[in-house]
Amino acid sequence: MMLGTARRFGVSHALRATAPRSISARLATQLPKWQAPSTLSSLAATRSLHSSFPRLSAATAEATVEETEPSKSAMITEFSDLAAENLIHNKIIKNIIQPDRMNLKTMTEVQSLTLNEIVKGDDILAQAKTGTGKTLAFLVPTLQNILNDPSVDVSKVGRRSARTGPSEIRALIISPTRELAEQIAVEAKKVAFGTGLIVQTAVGGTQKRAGLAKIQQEGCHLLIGTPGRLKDILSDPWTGVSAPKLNTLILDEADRLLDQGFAPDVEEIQSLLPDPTKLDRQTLMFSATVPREVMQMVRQTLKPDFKHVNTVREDEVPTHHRVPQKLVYTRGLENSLPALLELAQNWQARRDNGEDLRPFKAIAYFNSTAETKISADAFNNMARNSQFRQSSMGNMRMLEINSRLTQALRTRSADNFRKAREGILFSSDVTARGMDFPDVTHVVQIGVPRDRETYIHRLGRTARAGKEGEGWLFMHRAEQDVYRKRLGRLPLTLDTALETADADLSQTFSNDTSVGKIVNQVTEGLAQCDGATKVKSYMGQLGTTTGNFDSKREAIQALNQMFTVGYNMQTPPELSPRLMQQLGLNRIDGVSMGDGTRQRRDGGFSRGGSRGGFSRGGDRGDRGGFSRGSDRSGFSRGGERGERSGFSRGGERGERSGFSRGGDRGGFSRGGDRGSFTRGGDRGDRGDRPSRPRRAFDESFGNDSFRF
Ligand SMILES: Nc1ncnc2c1ncn2[C@@H]1O[C@H](COP(=O)(O)OP(=O)(O)OP(=O)(O)O)[C@@H](O)[C@H]1O
Repeated sequence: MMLGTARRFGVSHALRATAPRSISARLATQLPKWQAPSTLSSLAATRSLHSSFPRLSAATAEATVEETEPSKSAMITEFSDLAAENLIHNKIIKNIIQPDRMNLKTMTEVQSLTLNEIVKGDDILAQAKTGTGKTLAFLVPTLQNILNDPSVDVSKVGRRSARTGPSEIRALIISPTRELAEQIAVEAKKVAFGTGLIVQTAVGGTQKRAGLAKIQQEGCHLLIGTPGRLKDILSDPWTGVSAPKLNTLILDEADRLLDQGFAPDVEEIQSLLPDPTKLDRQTLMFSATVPREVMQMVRQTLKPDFKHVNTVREDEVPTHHRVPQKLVYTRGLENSLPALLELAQNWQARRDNGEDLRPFKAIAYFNSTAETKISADAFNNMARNSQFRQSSMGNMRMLEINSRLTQALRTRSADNFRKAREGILFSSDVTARGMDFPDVTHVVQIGVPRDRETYIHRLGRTARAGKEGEGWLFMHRAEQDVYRKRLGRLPLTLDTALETADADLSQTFSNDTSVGKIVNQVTEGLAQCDGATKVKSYMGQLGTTTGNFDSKREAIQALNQMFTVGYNMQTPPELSPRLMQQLGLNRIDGVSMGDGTRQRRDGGFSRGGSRGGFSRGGDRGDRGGFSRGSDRSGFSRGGERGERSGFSRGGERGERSGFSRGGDRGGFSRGGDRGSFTRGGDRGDRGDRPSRPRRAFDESFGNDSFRF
């Protein structure tokens, strides 16, 4: 019997390995090379929190902090040594280390510090920086624990006569987003290859029946899913999928799953699992961020003696020191896209000049889905231009991902971006957590994100597994207050090198200057976007912008300017009286009240040739430039759509869905300054069964809140 088996399914504590108290010095020499030096010092602060609070305790005081006495596996840093220690099955180790398989050698800090504890069966809260291998940290010991379970018969696998049933689930992993659940499953299948263990997924947006049939036919030991779909299938007796033998529950991105958006679903899933007083259950929580607000929920969910493995020192910023983080002020909201293009072009130009840089591969994060879409559309339009194609930007893929795309399109975008050598992924917070896209060189956040955690997780899409990366935040000066409140202590430095960020875009630009070229390209790209997309983008940004800006008047002015100057439209959309009231815009200059009839009547309020869009750029005037874009967009179309899915509806429904946006703590806000409705931006798994008010709200404003 393997040591692990004895630990979890028998004499666990007698075999507990011990280690010298001063671990930092020893570990320092054995740390994986790719870990940042900062983690060396953080080891000294690795702690074990033994909460004295009983389960379901409402107490909020801090748990006692003790020096960690890492157990034997904490001393092991090479995966291959786990076999010698008889901790992990040979097949699993081979899958991890073989060059033709995962090809990994050295364990990361979080992997090495949690492995033995998990094999022993302890409850764990593990906090480690983004991209430091948390997925394998919970997968490897969890799969090992299933193998250790004497009641699991892997020899049944594949034999028709004695199939593993759908009720053989031993471990359940909950992920806040579909893409992340799928990604974890891919990793789990790699680790479990050849062991006989069966890994299945249950994620929203996919065909429920097909997924169920697969689980029923093939059986399942480890199920990975999103909250809504898991709740659906576990609560429906007709699915035949249950988990009466479940031993392990894992919450990946735990803080997200425990916040108000997801917590009810997660609680309900737990209520569908075996009673933990009758069947012992281990619960594992992993995340790069564990804000104080969720600690109470953590304590309520984990056993009182849970271990807190924290590789991020308390006085340390939980972002990687090797990621330069730059702050760029934009003159107007309309300057962000030119600044993004300039950033990409500058980088590619440096590569052309022989600098040893990886190809530009960026994720641009937006606070609203509609903005994601218009930006992706504009860049795709640009990328079709022959000049662009022949430039150093020519091979870039321009991809979009947000919850309003079908799951098939989302998956395709994610796959394409994974494979892309260079490109930009225009993303909502669907990809902000956990997604492991290789070789992302830049993360660009447009507008101050809704909270610090979101900033950290988005930034964490770059500089993963020891690689380099850069973080950029483009923000309007009027967001300064909210920036200070949410991100004030993060190490961003001001960067003024991007000329287009500060250019006055109401001017006409000649293509003779580099700024002019960039601005004209973006203008051309936007000109080809249809009017409905522009209105939706305006509406989608209303909530966050009025919430983020120091004053609502400034926010409306900035949005109107973006609409007229950036999108070359004539008059900003009308807002319904109710929406105005909800946003606190009643006495604000520049807001036009109405029901959208003007948009419908005018059949599109493009400013047409007045500013000239790309015809102004000169090289494409022959195509009719802007006017063509405008005609095509048929603002009548925009008007209709606006009416159907835009603001008027938003105005009606917003109030029902926590759109007390104007206030600081509207709706699902978690904290003082976080009240924006984009709060649930990476909310997963609602797509298949949305609650009506939330969905209506979301559709109205083009946000990813509460969707997936
Ligand atoms: N021991 C290791 N050595 C080298 N690379 C590793 C190791 N473990 C994991 N990785 C790789 O590091 C990358 C990041 O891992 P993972 O996605 O698990 O990070 P994470 O800590 O979960 O990040 P996030 O907080 O963003 O979810 C992956 O590409 C993974 O394959």
